[in-house]
Amino acid sequence: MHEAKHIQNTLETLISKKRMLEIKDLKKAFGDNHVLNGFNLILYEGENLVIMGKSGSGKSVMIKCLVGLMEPDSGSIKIMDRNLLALNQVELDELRTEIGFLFQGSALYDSMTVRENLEFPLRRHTHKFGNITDTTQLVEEALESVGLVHAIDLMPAELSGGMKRRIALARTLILKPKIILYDEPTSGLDPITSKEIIELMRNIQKQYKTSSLIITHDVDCARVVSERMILLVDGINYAEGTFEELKASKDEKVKAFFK
Ligand SMILES: Nc1ncnc2c1ncn2[C@@H]1O[C@H](COP(=O)(O)OP(=O)(O)OP(=O)(O)O)[C@@H](O)[C@H]1O
Repeated sequence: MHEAKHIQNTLETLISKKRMLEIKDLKKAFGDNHVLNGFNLILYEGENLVIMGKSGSGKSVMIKCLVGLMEPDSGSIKIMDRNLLALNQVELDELRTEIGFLFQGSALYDSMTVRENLEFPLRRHTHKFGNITDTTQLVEEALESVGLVHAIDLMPAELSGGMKRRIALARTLILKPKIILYDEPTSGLDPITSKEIIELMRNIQKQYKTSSLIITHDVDCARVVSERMILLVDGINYAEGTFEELKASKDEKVKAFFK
């Protein structure tokens, strides 16, 4: 057992909260490459949980298992008390509307305006929203939360990198997800734009009462957005705790993240 693991005082405040997502003993290997060796994670309601791991540590593999794009060798994944690996395609599609994704590649459709990009998920998920004839209010509300109502009629080519990421986030928010998965939300952005995105993530957590899993290399992002962090090392949840708790660790593998 590593010293930073199972930090008591953090857990005590979280233990009574609802579990939005739970990964137990997840294993995945590619031939001899044992990427996940029994990874565990609990995301509690309302929290921002940051996962840090160095390049190649298996963060993307974990996310792919989580969204049903990859099948783990063993282990279980529960999302809002539903066993992900036992769901059929229809059930999986329904569950996906409860989960928002902001991935590095979550590109906008270049041939559509911002408004059309935001309308797109509403039309795809009619089982959640029905056939909405007037989407304007929902589109404006989502754009408002990312501070970009004025961009409603622009084309993606007219947006900066930071604006595109905000619009991609608005497109996720329009479905009112309970859980948001962020994969490297600040990658490729300059420091000022990164800061704006980080602030926005905090605001969204408050406004939409979402629970978020955030994968990042960005120590600043982790410090500002996380209630709790998990360090993924050697395929396991090597260390868990608040940013300050982990930063104070004497464990060499933990210290390496904060250099
Ligand atoms: N489909 C696949 N087939 C074979 N090996 C794979 C496959 N997907 C991932 N891997 C291997 O799994 C390991 C973990 O990869 P993964 O992409 O999850 O890392 P990561 O932590 O997301 O890295 P980064 O921060 O660089 O994105 C790597 O060794 C990678 O080569």
